[in-house]
Amino acid sequence: MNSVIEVKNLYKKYDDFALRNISFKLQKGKVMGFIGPNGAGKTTMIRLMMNLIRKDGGDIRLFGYPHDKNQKYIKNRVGFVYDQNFFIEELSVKMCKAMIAPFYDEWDDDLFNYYTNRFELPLNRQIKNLSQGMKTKLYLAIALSHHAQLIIMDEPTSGLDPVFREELLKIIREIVNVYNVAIFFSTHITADLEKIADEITFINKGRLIFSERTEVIGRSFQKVMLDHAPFSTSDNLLIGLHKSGDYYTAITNQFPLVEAKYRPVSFVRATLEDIMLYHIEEDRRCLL
Ligand SMILES: Nc1ncnc2c1ncn2[C@@H]1O[C@H](COP(=O)(O)OP(=O)(O)OP(=O)(O)O)[C@@H](O)[C@H]1O
Repeated sequence: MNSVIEVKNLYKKYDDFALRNISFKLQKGKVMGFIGPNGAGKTTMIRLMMNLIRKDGGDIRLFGYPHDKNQKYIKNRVGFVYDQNFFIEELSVKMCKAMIAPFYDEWDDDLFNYYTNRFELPLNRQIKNLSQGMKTKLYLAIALSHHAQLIIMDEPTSGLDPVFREELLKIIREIVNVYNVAIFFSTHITADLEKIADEITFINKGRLIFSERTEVIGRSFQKVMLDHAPFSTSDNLLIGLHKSGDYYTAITNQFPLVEAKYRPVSFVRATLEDIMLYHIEEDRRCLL
């Protein structure tokens, strides 16, 4: 099956930061959560995909085409939901629509009316008077009205209250089910992703930690607690090992080996947040 997004060995260098060797794929009808702490390189990755900045190496393909060629084809099929405002603040929602619609070959006014109604977006309200949540809904209504097949969202839930976050996640799942679109969703709120993401791509300090199906990640990682300091950690079985109260805790994706070597070991299923935090801890420890 053709990938909607295919990123291979991507490289981008800034003075003090580099995205290195980033590779992942996203298929139609799937939601990918793109996670990493502040400064990991998430926005840089999204800007590269959207062709807003230039890569220094590697390959990005959208719908099978190099992302910086076939621009009209790609722009028609990609919807972008950003956490900052792209619109002229003085315009009303209706005026915004009138400006944007002609840029898309398959603009559908009936769908726009349906979604603005469904999302309770007041057509005559100026953009500057919309809440952050309403702006996010407007971006989504626009993406859906031009029949985007890929929706890229940069931190869409940051700055939203929990009730609206929940509603947005429901809308995302519905869009995927009804239109079979692919959604690429960057966030550092991992709890959101456990509910809706089919796949997770995790980066830290510009490096890919993993890109994997959520259910596989859920099955692979355990959080372990030892009541004694491990005699050696050179086997790399324990990720992010540190002392917490009376215990040493870490995560592992090789639990049978850890149990055989370090017993007695207690364990619980690692959440996505654990997996992210312990990998960050491991990176920090390796730098010491
Ligand atoms: N135009 C630029 N010039 C130089 N460095 C940059 C530029 N844009 C981003 N960076 C650096 O790249 C790194 C990654 O930034 P980026 O915004 O991609 O991270 P992020 O994962 O999106 O973080 P956050 O969650 O805080 O938004 C940071 O160290 C940032 O300072």
